[in-house]
Amino acid sequence: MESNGGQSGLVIACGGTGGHLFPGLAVAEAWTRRGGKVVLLVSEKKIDQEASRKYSQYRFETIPAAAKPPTLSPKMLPFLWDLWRTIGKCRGIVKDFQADAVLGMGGFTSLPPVYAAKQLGVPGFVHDSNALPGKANRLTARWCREVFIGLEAAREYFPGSECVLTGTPVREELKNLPSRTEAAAKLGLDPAKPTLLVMGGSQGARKLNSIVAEAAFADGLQVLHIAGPGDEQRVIDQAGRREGYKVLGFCDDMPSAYAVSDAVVARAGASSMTELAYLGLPSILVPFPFAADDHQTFNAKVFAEAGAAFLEQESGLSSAKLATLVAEMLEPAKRSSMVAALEKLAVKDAAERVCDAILKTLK
Ligand SMILES: CC(=O)N[C@H]1[C@@H](OP(=O)(O)OP(=O)(O)OC[C@H]2O[C@@H](n3ccc(=O)[nH]c3=O)[C@H](O)[C@@H]2O)O[C@H](CO)[C@@H](O)[C@@H]1O
Repeated sequence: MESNGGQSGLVIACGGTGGHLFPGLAVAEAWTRRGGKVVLLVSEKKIDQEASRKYSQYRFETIPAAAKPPTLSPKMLPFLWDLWRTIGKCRGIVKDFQADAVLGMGGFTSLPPVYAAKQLGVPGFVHDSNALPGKANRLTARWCREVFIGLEAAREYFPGSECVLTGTPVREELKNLPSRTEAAAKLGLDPAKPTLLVMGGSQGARKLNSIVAEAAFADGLQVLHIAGPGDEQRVIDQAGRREGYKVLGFCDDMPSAYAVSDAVVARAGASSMTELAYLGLPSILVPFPFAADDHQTFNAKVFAEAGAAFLEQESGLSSAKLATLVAEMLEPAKRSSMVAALEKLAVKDAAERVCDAILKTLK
């Protein structure tokens, strides 16, 4: 095996949500740039299947992805049976691909492949992008050579593991944004106007959508509102087809969305936040209230305490308060202090750090 990764095979388990998928794709880009080969394990979900068509240069395999039911639930037995069969399927993939390493990007889709790797004696790794790591990753970590973390705050949750701070990988297309004019033309917006991007994570955000759609923003502010699949028409109706208010369902052109924006209202999903840091976009972070163990609040606190974002809980947020905070975030002095704080939080070479750390242990 070559020290730069040439021809080494990496299995990357990254299905389930955008927050696992996109950093996994970013690692695939970095690994193949070094001459290595990858297999991406994803779920049956639409977002994963669409990615497998868009990134058709990579080999994708679909594996079942069921979240763990409560321990005493009658669903537990079928869950364990499916998990066992999925581990068997993953063992087949890892063997057939002659993988040199297996990397899980988090969630329950990571557990079976990393466990299969352990059974086969292939080095396993897991990446966690959150400040408060998920249960699946904490369990999976015990079978890994090293645990990669996106934020320093996560380290304490992996007491028995070798932890490496890598940051969370950002996909290549976000590193080369189109010009503001080009992006605005694609999205039907005016490049000369200040623009607020609203995004509810890859899974949308009904209540947050309503708070934004009813806000009376300062004159001249444009809004690009990604409402999430399923909520697009409702938000269009609610925002009243205002001029300069553009609503999308899912956005498959995030580079243009970011290129035209000056500030953001977002959920506190780790990948979105990583991208905001990478691109220097100040934000109001509104954690998804039903996220496991309220982990999005932990994520948002890291940025809020650094002065890189405002943290607002959805329950206490009104449309009037949101409009005031957006105006504050766009004031030049506030904006530049937030941008400076974001710069300190950004890890620009996260995908490279992940590849380096894996290769180091393979030597
Ligand atoms: C509800 C929930 O529990 N979400 C979790 C999920 O991520 P979830 O996918 O909800 O959110 P993230 O912010 O991590 O990722 C969203 C990703 O989707 C992309 N995007 C978003 C909207 C869109 O229209 N188009 C598009 O491409 C964003 O650019 C970003 O890359 O896993 C993350 C990583 O463990 C967690 O931090 C999140 O808290």
